[in-house]
Amino acid sequence: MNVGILYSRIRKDEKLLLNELRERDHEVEKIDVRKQTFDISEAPEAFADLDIVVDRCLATSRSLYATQFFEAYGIPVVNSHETADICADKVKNSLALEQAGVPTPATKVAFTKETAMEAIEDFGYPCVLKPVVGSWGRLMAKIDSPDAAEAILEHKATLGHYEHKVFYVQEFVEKPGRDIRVLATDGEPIAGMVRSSDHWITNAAKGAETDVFEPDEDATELVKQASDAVGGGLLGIDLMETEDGYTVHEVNHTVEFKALDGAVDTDIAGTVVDWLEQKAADAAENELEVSA
Ligand SMILES: Nc1ncnc2c1ncn2[C@@H]1O[C@H](COP(=O)(O)OP(=O)(O)OP(=O)(O)O)[C@@H](O)[C@H]1O
Repeated sequence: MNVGILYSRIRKDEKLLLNELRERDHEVEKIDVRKQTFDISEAPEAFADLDIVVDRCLATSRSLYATQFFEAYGIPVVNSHETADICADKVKNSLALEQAGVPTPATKVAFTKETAMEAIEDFGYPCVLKPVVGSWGRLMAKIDSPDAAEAILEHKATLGHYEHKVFYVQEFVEKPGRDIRVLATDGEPIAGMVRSSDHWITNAAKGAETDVFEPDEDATELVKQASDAVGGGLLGIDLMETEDGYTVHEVNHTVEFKALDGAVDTDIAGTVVDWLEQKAADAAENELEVSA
């Protein structure tokens, strides 16, 4: 197959994918979004022979637009624009999980300092304030007191980018010093890891220790439901353990898997490429049916 890799920087994750694709003799077109223009009426000639495109853009805005263009050109793209759109925004992510009946932390959204303060007081202390767009645990705040809440809200309202004027407030989940990341393709777990840290933010980007996590029946079922809730794709589903079972706090698109690759024995790139081959074959079959 002929695979387009949409990127702005080749990280270890993309290298793993590229190596696997080339080892299987697939043709790979590396598409640097920074060097590309996208015409609203027709696809650039360079895209003509692509069977499938994998979106690995680092910047969310590029991901969101580029996936839309490929869909408009009729070229299959993973993840889909719908999935990227939901996963890129914590509000949409939480709404999708809640609507699908997936257990997810209680969350409120407010648009002013005053109403955000009301939401915080409703949850009580501690609670969590997160930017609606962002990853790697950046700019997240655990709020321990009304004074801290007031200071953070003031800073965000005064100094923040407009995205920080949407206040995303969440209950603090008393997890056992760790959270869980499961990598899955269309809800099928490939591998999982627990990420442990003394810090309340336990994701790997903050330097947490990682260990293998074998999804049990409950986790496997929730991963499937959470994936379906956002439209499926190659996803990183994040769960926390609570006294009442798992809660899914987020589903990530353009997911990084290098930390996972080091933590488990599974051939991650191989499994992802198996899935891509299947996706490309399904898309080709659909196209044949439509043109028949
Ligand atoms: N409501 C919460 N209660 C307790 N801990 C939380 C809560 N939300 C997040 N955390 C902790 O903070 C970490 C980062 O949270 P979250 O995934 O929402 O942020 P992120 O910036 O999107 O990170 P990533 O890029 O890894 O997905 C989680 O892995 C978890 O350890």
